[in-house]
Amino acid sequence: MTVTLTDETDLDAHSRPAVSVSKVVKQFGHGQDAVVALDGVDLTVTPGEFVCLLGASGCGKTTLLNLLARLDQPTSGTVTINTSRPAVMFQEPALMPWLTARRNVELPLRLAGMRAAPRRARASELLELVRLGGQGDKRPHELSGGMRQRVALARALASTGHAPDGSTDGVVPTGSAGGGATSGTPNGSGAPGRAQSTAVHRDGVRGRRAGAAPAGSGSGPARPGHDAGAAEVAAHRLLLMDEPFGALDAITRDVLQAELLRVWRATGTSVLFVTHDVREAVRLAQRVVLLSSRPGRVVQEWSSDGSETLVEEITDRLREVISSHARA
Ligand SMILES: Nc1ncnc2c1ncn2[C@@H]1O[C@H](COP(=O)(O)OP(=O)(O)OP(=O)(O)O)[C@@H](O)[C@H]1O
Repeated sequence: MTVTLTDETDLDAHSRPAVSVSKVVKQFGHGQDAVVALDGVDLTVTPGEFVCLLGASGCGKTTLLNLLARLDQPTSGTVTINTSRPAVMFQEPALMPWLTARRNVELPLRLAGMRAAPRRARASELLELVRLGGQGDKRPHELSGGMRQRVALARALASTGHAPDGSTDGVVPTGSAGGGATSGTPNGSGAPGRAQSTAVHRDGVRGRRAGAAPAGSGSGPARPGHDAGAAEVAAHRLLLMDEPFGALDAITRDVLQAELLRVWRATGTSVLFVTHDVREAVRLAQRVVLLSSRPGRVVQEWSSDGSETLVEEITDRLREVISSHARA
């Protein structure tokens, strides 16, 4: 298995996708016990784009996110990230219980080697951004579930500060950040490679391609309205979210969805958000990508206009995908 830096570092980061997944296959195990979780997935996320990945349970959403986060490697195909090291947010906030909210947010900055004064200033800024400015000295057990997820969001944003060109968002580069490509076999040495599959069928995006729209323009539920300076840095950032609001009650979830959109608009970070919930996907995303039931591959994608009609259309398609899998 090889991990190589992208050879496109001389190109303008804005002209390249934040994420590019090409013909990715992921197989767990071998022989009779083999599970093919992903089979020929192609996906791109443009800088600053908000994409929701939707699919039935077990279709490989988390597997794909893990590949993007470099927690695992593809069996074959290529995963290219042209951003700083992606930040990952899960259903559980996974905060350090002995640290205050502020210290939790500071942690990735400390690990990146940032000095104390700018680290504290950055943590304060991020806590303000998630509306927890007055709660920085509290420990996780003193916060509600929704507040803990906000701390996790601030911490995730703190850990996306590296830019691939070596510039920083107040963070001292450690040399480990990075844009790069992870390739599966044939170059790799991991699980035996299945033949690379090109069996990706897309019915096509309805309307304009959401990711192609300039920030702050177009229709849809939300568009980033960040300033040019913020956009310059944020174009290098990537946030991977795996059902981050799945464990919250409906009201808190609703509030946090709005908060996430506000933070996304303010920072212009590229977001890939995994959910089971069609309504959540349509509300949040510029583009909704539907994966087939296992093995996962992209079956259809929609440019989101945030409408109830679209929720119904995607729900119908999801039902079709699930029932055709059940019949197979
Ligand atoms: N480490 C592993 N070893 C073996 N099989 C695995 C492993 N990780 C995932 N799988 C299998 O790969 C398939 C895809 O799993 P994954 O967790 O990516 O699905 P998912 O779409 O995120 O599911 P859910 O929506 O229920 O969280 C499942 O059949 C799962 O059992």
